[in-house]
Amino acid sequence: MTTVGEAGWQVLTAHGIDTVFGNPGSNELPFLAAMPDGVRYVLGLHEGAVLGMADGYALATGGPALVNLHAASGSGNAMGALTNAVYSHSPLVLTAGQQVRSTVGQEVMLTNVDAAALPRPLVKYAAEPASAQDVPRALSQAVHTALLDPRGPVYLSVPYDDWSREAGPDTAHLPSRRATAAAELGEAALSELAGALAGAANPVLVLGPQVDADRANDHAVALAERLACPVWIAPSASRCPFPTRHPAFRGILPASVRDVSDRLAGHDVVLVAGAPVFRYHQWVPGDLLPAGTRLLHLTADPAEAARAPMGEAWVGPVGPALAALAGRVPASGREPLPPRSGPPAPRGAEDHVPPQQLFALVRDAAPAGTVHVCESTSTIDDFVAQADLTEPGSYLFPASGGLGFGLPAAVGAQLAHGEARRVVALVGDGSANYGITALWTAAQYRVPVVFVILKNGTYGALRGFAGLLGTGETPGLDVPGLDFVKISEGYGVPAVSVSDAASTAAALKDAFAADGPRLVEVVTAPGVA
Ligand SMILES: Cc1ncc(Cn2c(C)c(CCOP(=O)(O)OP(=O)(O)O)sc2=O)c(N)n1
Ligand SMILES: [Ca+2]
Repeated sequence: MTTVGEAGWQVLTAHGIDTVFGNPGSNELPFLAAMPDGVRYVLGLHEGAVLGMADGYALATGGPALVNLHAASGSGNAMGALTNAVYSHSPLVLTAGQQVRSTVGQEVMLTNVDAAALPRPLVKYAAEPASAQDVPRALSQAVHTALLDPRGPVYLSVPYDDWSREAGPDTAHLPSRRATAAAELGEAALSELAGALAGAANPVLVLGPQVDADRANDHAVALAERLACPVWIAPSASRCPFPTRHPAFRGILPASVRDVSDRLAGHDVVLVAGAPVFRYHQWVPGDLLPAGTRLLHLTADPAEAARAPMGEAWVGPVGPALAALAGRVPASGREPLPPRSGPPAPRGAEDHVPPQQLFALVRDAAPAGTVHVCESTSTIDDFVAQADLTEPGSYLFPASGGLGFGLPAAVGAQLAHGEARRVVALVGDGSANYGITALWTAAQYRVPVVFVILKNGTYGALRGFAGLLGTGETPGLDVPGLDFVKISEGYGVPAVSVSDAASTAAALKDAFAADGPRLVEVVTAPGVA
């Protein structure tokens, strides 16, 4: 007899799933008992960290990541991290244990009441199959839904007595099922886009995370060089789709209506590829576009195309479209953009390491191809000013700004990259607390992440917003007295605290040379104990 558990796992492993990120309760034990040899279980101590690790893993591999959570309480703890995964289009397959099928209506202890409603709208698909025999097919639907554009997280709640039931005879069809979407935009769309770009007097590219997720960075470079045009990263960047030292690179667009329009002024054609139009953040009203500017929007997500407040949108795979356009658009005849000067020389200080100096030290200490998982919300522009990112997948940031992403996602990304690429987490002393338990997983599984905590003793980004909003000194802006060395060592990760450039450089050198995780707490503001 084939059980539902055996059939379900056959579906999951047929899609290349070999790792489960989880935190179990009694409802999950029968699913885990059916887990076949060769599948690795990675335990996180809090479901927010579990989800963040799975997100980092999926963003790094591009493939699906399997998550197993405990009923409603576990799923609820993961929801904050889901706000990022849904906007980063992470193909996460969340499974949650449900109480015994016949007792759910009574709402016995550990019942996940109305389970399919719980994670919405943060998932593409959520269900609790109507019978045990439908569980393998529902798992197949979940995986295909997560992987089909626009990719995204899905959620399946399964009563724990289902797994031992006999699977139906039709489950044998499921492991070999494939679902393939259209490979690229149609001829008419590509011709219209190529014509508009070729006819532009002063085009500009605005690139989003989907370009990096599609590993299409080189195609974006080829198109920018054909057009001899500047390139911006779309506001609220969660990935880096373009080399940061390239002559065309201009930085991340500021995340307000007025500032975006100011940066696009003078350009007659704007191609936005692989990003929503736009992920504004600060409310600074202005014209959505400068007068006379035509915005062309290329996205894999119909919802992004439909909800944009301006421009003309085309829906299709972003990477292949950029490759096709780079091959179609003729050389513009404009002078190539001149090489940019190197990063600014960062200022130093006696009793702390200012952020740009720290980022320069990290750049100089990190091996080629290092992945930077960032979550220090007041220092993003400082990082970009100093960074030298060239390869796809080199930068990850929480796609909805939901904090608690940085430390866990760094662990997940390092698990994905293995020895091929090192991962450094650059996380603020505020953000670190939301996903702090990931340090335990890094220690237990010897995941060699370099964790750098930027200690300024405050919620720096909120202080910035207080200035913008004129709210003055509100409560809840400072986070004094945190000792990340003691916290880190309490979770099993060796740590050191530094407050000058020389000690920081030495600590980073040691950390990147270590064969296990290391944490470096860096004092980045004056007067911080
Ligand atoms: C889960 C969660 N809680 C609270 C916030 C609000 N928040 C908070 C609390 C920020 C401050 C983060 O401080 P930090 O120390 O990590 O970094 P900076 O000091 O560089 O801003 S930025 C921000 O949007 C959030 N985005 N996500
Ligand atoms: Ca801070």
